[in-house]
Amino acid sequence: MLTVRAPATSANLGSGFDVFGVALERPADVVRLSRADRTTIEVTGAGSQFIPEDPEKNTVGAVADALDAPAHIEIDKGVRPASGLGSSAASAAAAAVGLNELYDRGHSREELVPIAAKGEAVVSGDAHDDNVAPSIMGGFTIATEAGVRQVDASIPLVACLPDIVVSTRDARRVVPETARVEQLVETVGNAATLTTGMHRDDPELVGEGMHDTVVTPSRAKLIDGYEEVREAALSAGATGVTISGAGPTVIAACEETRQRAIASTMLDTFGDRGIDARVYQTRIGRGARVF
Ligand SMILES: Nc1ncnc2c1ncn2[C@@H]1O[C@H](COP(=O)(O)OP(=O)(O)O)[C@@H](O)[C@H]1O
Ligand SMILES: N[C@@H](CCOP(=O)(O)O)C(=O)O
Repeated sequence: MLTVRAPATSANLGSGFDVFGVALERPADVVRLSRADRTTIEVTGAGSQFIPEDPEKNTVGAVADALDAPAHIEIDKGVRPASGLGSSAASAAAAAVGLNELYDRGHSREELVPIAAKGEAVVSGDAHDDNVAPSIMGGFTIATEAGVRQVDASIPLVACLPDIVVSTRDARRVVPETARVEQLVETVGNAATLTTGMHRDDPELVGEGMHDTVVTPSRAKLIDGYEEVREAALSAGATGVTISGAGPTVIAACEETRQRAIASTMLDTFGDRGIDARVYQTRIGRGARVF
């Protein structure tokens, strides 16, 4: 038997829709795997009542199939599903890393990314890599057709998850089909600024580069209180605020000294609208670990 801890992730970071992602130090899924003749799945933990144990419907089932590695897989969810924190991807990443080792398949971490992404296709209809890449490789990742580039960044973050459900599938339906050239120019500038900030471990540049006028405004309408929470976090010292993944988590970049104040104002602002929320004071961390 083998145990893998795979971190939650935050995809997009505003200007990097379907490309950027970061691994979070916490929360994480813990997955236990043992060889078997056929794949069976047990799920416990956060939101487990909403997660199918049928291998055809759970992200880890698709990964076991892709690696031709049947197993009994126990998933302890630290990441609630439909959170915008790469919940389905964390399990898929853990399964890819664990089964690769359990069956001695010899794939590199980068080679495991498209394999784990097959799990994502099961739930969102799209095999996007931007959550599985950081969950497997850690740090800040840039996932494109050419492969994954990775930077070992360590930026403090606050992730506030309101008690609202936004499924990735629904949030993909509101993404605009076109953008103006001015928006393209602005997005390139912001994405480049953010990438420079990751290389320098500079929360100011990362926050500035999180600005996005293409995808975020349409998705913000799905999150009650988003604008107020964003404003409150910026007033408390956040260097940038955006939607984490497809939402509803709202994520802020900041200096470490501002984390506590930002966390508290984000919670209070959702609370003022009668919305319960939980908050993670976290930072960019490492990828899946085998125990
Ligand atoms: N191992 C898994 N962990 C979490 N969710 C899963 C898993 N397998 C399938 N799902 C399904 O995926 C959906 C959540 O995925 P998604 O909307 O991408 O969440 P998130 O935004 O947190 O990544 C839910 O419908 C859930 O039932
Ligand atoms: N690029 C995807 C990322 C979805 O992330 P999730 O954590 O919400 O599953 C998107 O924005 O649709």
